[in-house]
Amino acid sequence: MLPAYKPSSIETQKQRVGTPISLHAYNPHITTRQLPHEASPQSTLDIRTKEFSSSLSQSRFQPRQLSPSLNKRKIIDLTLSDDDEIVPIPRKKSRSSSQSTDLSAEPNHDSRKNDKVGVKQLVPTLKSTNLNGTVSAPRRLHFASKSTKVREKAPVFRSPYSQATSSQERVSAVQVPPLQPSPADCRRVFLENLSVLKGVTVINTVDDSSPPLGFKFIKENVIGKGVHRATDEFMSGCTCRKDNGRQIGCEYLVCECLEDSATTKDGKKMFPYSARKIDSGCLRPFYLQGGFHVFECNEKCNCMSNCKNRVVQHGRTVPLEIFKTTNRGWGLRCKVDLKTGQFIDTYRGEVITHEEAERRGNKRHPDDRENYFFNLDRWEDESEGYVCDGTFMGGPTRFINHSCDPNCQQMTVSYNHADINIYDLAFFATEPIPAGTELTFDYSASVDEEIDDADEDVEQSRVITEKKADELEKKKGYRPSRCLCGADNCRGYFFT
Ligand SMILES: C[S@@+](CC[C@H](N)C(=O)[O-])C[C@H]1O[C@@H](n2cnc3c(N)ncnc32)[C@H](O)[C@@H]1O
Repeated sequence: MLPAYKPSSIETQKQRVGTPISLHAYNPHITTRQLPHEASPQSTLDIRTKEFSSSLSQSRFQPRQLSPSLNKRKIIDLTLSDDDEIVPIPRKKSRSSSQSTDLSAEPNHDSRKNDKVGVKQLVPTLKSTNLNGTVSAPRRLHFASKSTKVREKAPVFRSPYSQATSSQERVSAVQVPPLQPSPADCRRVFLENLSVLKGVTVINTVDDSSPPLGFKFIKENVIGKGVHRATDEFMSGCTCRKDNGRQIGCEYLVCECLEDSATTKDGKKMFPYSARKIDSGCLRPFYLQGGFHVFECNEKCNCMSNCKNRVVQHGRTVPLEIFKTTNRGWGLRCKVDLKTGQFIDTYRGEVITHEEAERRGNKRHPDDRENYFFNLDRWEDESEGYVCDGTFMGGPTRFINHSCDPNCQQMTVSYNHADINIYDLAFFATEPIPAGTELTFDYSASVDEEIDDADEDVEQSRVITEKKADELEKKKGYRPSRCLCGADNCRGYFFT
């Protein structure tokens, strides 16, 4: 059944945006507060696809740390004599952690030489799994490189006698480490995946890890099973004059697209975007401060595509950079200065039903605290709206971290007014942001229920102490995440 268009007045607008769903809603088993990227700063990979792991085991990729003789000899004799002393093979030093890695740059000559075996075999396999949208496994699997935990757990042991050259003296290996792509392989695959987006780069000046490979970059939302879209016939547009020869556009007319938008105290409809030269296209403070839903003009409108009421639908125009933070995994920043109210980018993902979100939530690993679900419940109760899941498919905004003193805000924006439940989640700057500053928003802005549940003191101050987090964990079975935003007004914890 097609969804009926529901006219709504400002009174019916929920004063919240589609901020992240608390993961505990879908996974009541979460009890730990591990931050996966921080848990093992050395761990280089974060790969979530089963296909990837199984295709890796099929490939004959041999980790480089194995000796050439082990590479050649598929059968390893494990005989040890009583005199044999078992010692671990000394591990090669990993690259200096202070070394900067520009992930867009080609690897240097040496590393290319080293990666030869892995790259040739891995890239085609990854293309046919990760990059074709068949990413399916929500569990994060850790494939460690030579300097990581798994390697430590599964070392290759060698008898000191095996150093001798005689073939009678045996090479002894008790365990072969799991197969693993190198950081350079991951970088290459990640960049290939990222190349579908224009104007987004990635850089790591902290260590030599690459961003997770277990998701696909997409430009538009992917509509999931059971999600209904309004067809074209339900779409309507404004009748504003096409001829804006005298620079008269929707911003100066009573544009019908604003019919359901917020009104000022004296009942006026406010145009969402500034038409002034100085901050043209920036969201006006009325919307930004009020968190009101934005109704843009659309293709059914009589106005032109350069109408001042079309901003988010044109997509990202500023260059963004995914970068490694020192303590919160990956983050996002803009390479140019941003003005207050400037549109940055939309949150992209799969639009799924609540049943599907619940199913996915239940399948998650209990330790997995990363949450990429956003409720699309601006107009409906949580049970009726949809969910935007950026776990397996998404855009660069999935890397925006939480801050208790954020510089961005997420707004809800529609241009197909008939599709009231499917709208964009758009990020705007709430203050002038100098180029290179990390972009952040407040994850807890819409999870007041959880904060309320925590305690009355928390409700007032919104600060969660360690003790309160413990209480909340006991009472509710989930624990908020420890916040590392570093803001003076940091609340201590945030909800994911
Ligand atoms: C939507 S992801 C943001 C991108 C993430 N940093 C990454 O590398 O993919 C949310 C996760 O980032 C981390 N994170 C974000 N903000 C944080 C903060 N203020 N303090 C600690 N961890 C944070 C947490 O692990 C959280 O679950």
